[in-house]
Amino acid sequence: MAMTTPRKIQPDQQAWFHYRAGELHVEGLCLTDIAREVPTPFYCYSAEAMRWAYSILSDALSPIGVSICFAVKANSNIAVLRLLSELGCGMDIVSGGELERALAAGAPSSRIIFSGVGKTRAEIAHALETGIHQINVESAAEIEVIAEVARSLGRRATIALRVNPDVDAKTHAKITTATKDSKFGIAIDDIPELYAKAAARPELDVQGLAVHIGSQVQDLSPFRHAFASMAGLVTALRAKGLEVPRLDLGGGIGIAFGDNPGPDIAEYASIVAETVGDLGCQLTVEPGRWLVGRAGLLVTELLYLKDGQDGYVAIVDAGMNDLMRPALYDAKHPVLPFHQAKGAAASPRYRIVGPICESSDDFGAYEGLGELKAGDLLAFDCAGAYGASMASTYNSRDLVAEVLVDGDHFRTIRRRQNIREVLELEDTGNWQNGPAPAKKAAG
Ligand SMILES: Cc1ncc(COP(=O)(O)O)c(C=O)c1O
Ligand SMILES: N[C@@H](CCCC[NH3+])C(=O)O
Repeated sequence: MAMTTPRKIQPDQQAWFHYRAGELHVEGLCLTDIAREVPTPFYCYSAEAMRWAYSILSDALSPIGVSICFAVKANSNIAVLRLLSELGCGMDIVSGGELERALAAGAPSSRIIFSGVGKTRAEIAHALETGIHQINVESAAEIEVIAEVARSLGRRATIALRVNPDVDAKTHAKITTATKDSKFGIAIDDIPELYAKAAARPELDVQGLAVHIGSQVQDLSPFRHAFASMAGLVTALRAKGLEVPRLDLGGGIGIAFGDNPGPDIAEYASIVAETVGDLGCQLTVEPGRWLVGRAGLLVTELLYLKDGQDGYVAIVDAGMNDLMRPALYDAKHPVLPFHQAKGAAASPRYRIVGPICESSDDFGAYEGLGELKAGDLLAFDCAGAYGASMASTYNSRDLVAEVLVDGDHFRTIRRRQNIREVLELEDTGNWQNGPAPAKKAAG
């Protein structure tokens, strides 16, 4: 298993996660003090880290006229959405549930883009009634359904066609979304005919194209290839007399992770400017991880230590149900001990695992954490994106809580969902004598 020493906190992160007198702090608060009030495991976010990420991206992209829509799936907590919306982000959603969240956070519907391969008729209808900015369409069949729903509502649907440009994002296979075999988007060669057909339909207002090549993209060259293909396509469509006023470039910008320094945002902005900057299109990007990934820690307590094959096994109270990324994508989240490790180089090796009854509930092997003992607190870093939003109650565990720190204040922005609330959803009747009399479905 690959090894990581605890990552040195990046210079740009020192403002929010830092050690003061040897104790891990989030902005102005000592994390130990928060953990005294909030039982582990919980996610802890820094508002300032999100503001910092937004300002870096917006400073690079706004001079070239690119607007930013946050990919809600990365972190769908309403307080986080509200913070980003107030900074100026629109929202990129993939379900009716995310639409509800974006609206609850006060995001204007005119700044909401609806992506995703499997939108239902009900979701499409709700999005149209709400008056969202555009629906990114992922198949010829979906075009038909959107047109039907729009006609039945007496509305016109504003759409963009999501293109599959057949570009390998050079990231983990499970978060690669634009190679030929991917389920996402419409093959680039099929776009001209479909675009022309859709543009001729009275129920549809075809505004442009969208692309999203994958997530946690570190090497920027796939973006250059994909955006250059989009530029070629825009030119080809216009040559046929079709209008293409909007271009959505998707998300995917990676973050510094472990030893990887992460892509350079100035270079990303240059690629956008060089490839699609002269088309006269309204440009949008849909970052998720970039805006919130570094802003979150998953805080956990060490429950038990036991001897392992190569060092100790450290069993913590956070599991794969709280942070799925290691089990799903082999992701290795750096670990920050609450007390700064002294003489870290000589400290033992720990394989950190969760309590779930799955062998894949394993966060990886770590060195440099100092001497750990039961009761110690640890934080998995870079857990602000696709952490809480992908958490589940597997093994009938409580759904993880979330806390937001801003300066020297913190707030629980999602309390833990307990087992009683989960059990209330279930029919606890005795089925031995046949099903209970039918009740009206509650949805
Ligand atoms: C259509 C779309 N847009 C945006 C994103 C956000 O991606 P990321 O969090 O990597 O920026 C995703 C997720 O990969 C996506 O599927
Ligand atoms: N869930 C993935 C990112 C993919 C997002 C969906 N397109 C992750 O945690 O890395």
